[in-house]
Amino acid sequence: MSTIAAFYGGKSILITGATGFLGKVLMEKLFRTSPDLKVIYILVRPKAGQTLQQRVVQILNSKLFEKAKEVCPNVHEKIRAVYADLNQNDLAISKGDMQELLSCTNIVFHCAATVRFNDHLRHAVQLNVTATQKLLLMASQMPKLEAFIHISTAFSNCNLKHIDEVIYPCPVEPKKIIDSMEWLDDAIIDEITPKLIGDQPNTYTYTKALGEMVVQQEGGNLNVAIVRPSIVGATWQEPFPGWVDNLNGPSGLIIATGKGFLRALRATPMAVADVIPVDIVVNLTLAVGWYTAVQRPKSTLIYHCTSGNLNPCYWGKMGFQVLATFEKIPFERAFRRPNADLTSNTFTTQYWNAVSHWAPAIIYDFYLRLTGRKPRMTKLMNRLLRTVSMLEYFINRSWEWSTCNTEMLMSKLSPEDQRVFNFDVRQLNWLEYIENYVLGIKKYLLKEDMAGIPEAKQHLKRLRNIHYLFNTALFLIAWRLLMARSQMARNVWFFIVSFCYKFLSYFRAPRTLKI
Ligand SMILES: CCCCCCCCCCCCCCCCCCCCCCCCCCCCCC(=O)SCCNC(=O)CCNC(=O)[C@H](O)C(C)(C)COP(=O)(O)OP(=O)(O)OC[C@H]1O[C@@H](n2cnc3c(N)ncnc32)[C@H](O)[C@@H]1OP(=O)(O)O
Ligand SMILES: NC(=O)C1=CN([C@@H]2O[C@H](COP(=O)(O)OP(=O)(O)OC[C@H]3O[C@@H](n4cnc5c(N)ncnc54)[C@H](OP(=O)(O)O)[C@@H]3O)[C@@H](O)[C@H]2O)C=CC1
Repeated sequence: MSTIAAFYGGKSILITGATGFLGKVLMEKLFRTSPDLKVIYILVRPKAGQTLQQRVVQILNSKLFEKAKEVCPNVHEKIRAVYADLNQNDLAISKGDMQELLSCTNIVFHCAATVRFNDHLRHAVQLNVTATQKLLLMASQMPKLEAFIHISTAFSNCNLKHIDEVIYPCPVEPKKIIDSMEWLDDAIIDEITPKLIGDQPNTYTYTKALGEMVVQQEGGNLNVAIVRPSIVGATWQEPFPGWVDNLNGPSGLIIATGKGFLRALRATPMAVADVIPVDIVVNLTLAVGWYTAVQRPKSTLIYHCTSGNLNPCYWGKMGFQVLATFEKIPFERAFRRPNADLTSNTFTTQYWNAVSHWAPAIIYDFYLRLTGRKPRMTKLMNRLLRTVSMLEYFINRSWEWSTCNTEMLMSKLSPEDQRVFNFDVRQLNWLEYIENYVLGIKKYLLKEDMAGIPEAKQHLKRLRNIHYLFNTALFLIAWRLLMARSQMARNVWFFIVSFCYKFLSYFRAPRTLKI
């Protein structure tokens, strides 16, 4: 029997961000490995016209939870959705709910965050810093609390090249930032944002760093630990390979490439692609929860959940494998054939943007206009290139993360726990993982049927023929124009034609002689 799984038995667990990518996989694993847990409280807000209950039902009815429901048939009863909005000052939790949470909770997993790079600083501070502070305050009033696990990001200090499992101080105290957000208006915040974030690339990484400082300063008497995952990708093994349900990290760009919209990317092929499967992050998080509660380390331990130093994959290799997978498993109704170049400087990026992105988009929109339809491709391209520019920072650099605490924790696990809560990234085969990732995007994100693969391949063949036809026509038109204007071009043309004629005659002559 797994010690970690047994530890969660009979426990009341509070999860924030349970409706997110990581939160769902965390809940699933808990139900599957510790079906005798007492209750999972999840802080949820209504969204997109759905009530809390409707959101929970939708999550539990998804394919992700099929195995968990076999092991724990009464998951509906063990999950308790609590109305909360972490953007509100009091988190919008009712008094009754608050009392229950305070008196019953044993473990907190704080996953909720805004992960948008371009979020307004006020909103990012509210969610990634202030809400963390409020949750720590709540946690300090929980008499049964055994551990508080905060999910941060390995990129919270991405202004450094080598990152240790420590909390680095921020130039401005989080408390000052929180206070100033209350009285500064949006325009002033916009103006000072670049100065505040300094050498951080965006408000996300900046506020996640502030969030860690808050944990350090205000989690003093609690049993706290921080998990820092790098770029979280689709599941590796559990509950099944390739599960993914949002566009974050590489997923959105893999779709854009597979559908033929993204044909060039400013990326460094030899930069480390520090992707980490979501099930590895979840296994480490649950092991950290157990270790923090049982061993009660004297200080706040930080655990890096990264792949680069133990089993590195590079963006060039990843891109290559993604493209190779599209040969076998193409996406349906592609705009162009998937094929992309990694470019390394601004000039070539501008060139490929003009030739491979804007020109086809403008031509296609022209065609849509001609056929009486609404043009949409240039708008889509604009959005895609804006997204790509936001992600470029992360695909043109490498970082080194030390993983001493994570390795120490692995050594403390029994062989059974190492199997059930496997977070050893050295065992991951990247080629297989990337293939399953692309397949997972097709099935679970794009919801495309595998039966459509022959038709998708046929469509790509048609696109290839159109591409050849288009290039030949373009060449002939350009040549014709050139011939009309230049004696030199005419001379070259006649030379080539007469050369070809002689070449053919040479081969025809012996055959004629034989006859
Ligand atoms: C040796 C040589 C070999 C050569 C080999 C040659 C082969 C070459 C082949 C190359 C091909 C390559 C194939 C692809 C390979 C993969 C490459 C992947 C690179 C991936 C880089 C990922 C880097 C991530 C780094 C993360 C580091 C930090 C870790 C974290 O903690 S972050 C958590 C994750 N966060 C994110 O991923 C970002 C979240 N999103 C945002 O920040 C924003 O949404 C935004 C992307 C900035 C866009 O914001 P906007 O305000 O402009 O708009 P909005 O949010 O409303 O969305 C607009 C529409 O865009 C869609 N969308 C949202 N997110 C993404 C996304 N990540 N990708 C794509 N599209 C996205 C969104 O859905 C909206 O669409 P709509 O609903 O239709 O309007
Ligand atoms: N994805 C990645 O690549 C990485 C993620 N991380 C960290 O992992 C954690 C989880 O990320 P991930 O699951 O990918 O993110 P998601 O965007 O998928 O999920 C975010 C979660 O936070 C919740 N949330 C956001 N705003 C509020 C609010 N105002 N009130 C209540 N809940 C709210 C969301 O709820 P709702 O569904 O209602 O929007 C959702 O459940 C984050 O802390 C992130 O920083 C770290 C490294 C990489």
